[in-house]
Amino acid sequence: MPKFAANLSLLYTELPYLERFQAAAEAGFKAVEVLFPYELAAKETRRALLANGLELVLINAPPPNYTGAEPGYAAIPGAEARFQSDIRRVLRYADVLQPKLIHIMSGYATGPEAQDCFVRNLQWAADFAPTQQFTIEPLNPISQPGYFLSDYELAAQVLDRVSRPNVSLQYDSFHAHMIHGDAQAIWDRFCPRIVHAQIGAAPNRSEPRSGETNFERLFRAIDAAGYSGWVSAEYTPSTKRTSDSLGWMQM
Ligand SMILES: O=C(O)[C@@H](O)C(=O)CO
Ligand SMILES: [Mg+2]
Repeated sequence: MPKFAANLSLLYTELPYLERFQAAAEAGFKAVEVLFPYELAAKETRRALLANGLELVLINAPPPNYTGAEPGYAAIPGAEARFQSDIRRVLRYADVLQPKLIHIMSGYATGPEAQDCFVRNLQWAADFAPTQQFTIEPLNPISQPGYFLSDYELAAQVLDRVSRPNVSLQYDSFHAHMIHGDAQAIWDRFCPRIVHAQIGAAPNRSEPRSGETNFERLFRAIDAAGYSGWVSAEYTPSTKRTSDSLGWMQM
C-alpha cells in the first residue's frame, strides 16, 4: 500500500486547526500537509507537528487562497514582483516548517504569454531556493474556472521548458479525473515525473471508495510504479467526523 498523509486543510475541519494534528496522528498518519498555514505564526504549526511526531509533506505558495485572494501569480505577466515577494515569504515559513514540497500556484491567466511567464517565474524560484523541491498541480476548470494550469499535458510542457531538477509534478486524482475523465490513465502516463500525489473521489471529492475512480487499482498502480512519495488524502469527508471516513485506508 502507498504511504498515506492527511491534508489538514480538508480533513478534520470539524476540529480547530491546531487540534487536527493530534487527530491525524491518532488515526495513524505519519505525515500531513497544510495548504495555507499562514494564518498562524509558523512556530505554532511547527510545535503541533513536533508534538505529534508528524512530517510536513507540503504547503502551498502563495498565501492566501481560501480567503478569496488570487490562487497565485506565477503565470500572470506583470505580477513578477508580487510573485517573488510571495515566494520569499513562503520560504521564511519553510525555514521553520521544513516542508518537503512547496506547491506553486499559477493563478488565473491564459495564452502563450502566461505560459512564458510561468516558466520564467518557476525557473526564478528554483534557482533562488535550489535546495527546496517545488511542485505544480493542474486544477480542474469546474472547481477553478480560469486557472492557468488546467491540464496535465500543459504541466508536462511547462516542466520541460522549466528544466530544473527541483520543479516537478503534483498529481491529484480528483482533478485528473475532472479534467481528463480518467485518473488512472493520467497516473499511468505521467507517473515518472510525479513527486507528490493527492487523492479524492470524483466527481464529488469525497473519500476514496465512492465515485468513479477505482482506488484499489490506482493504489496497485502507484505501488507497481515504485513511487516512494506520499499519497495525501485531500477530500471532503462525507461523514460528520473525519475518522469515520477512513475505511478506504484498509482497502
Ligand atoms: O487540489 C487542490 O485543490 C489543492 O491541492 C490545491 O493546492 C489548491 O489550493
Ligand atoms: Mg490537490
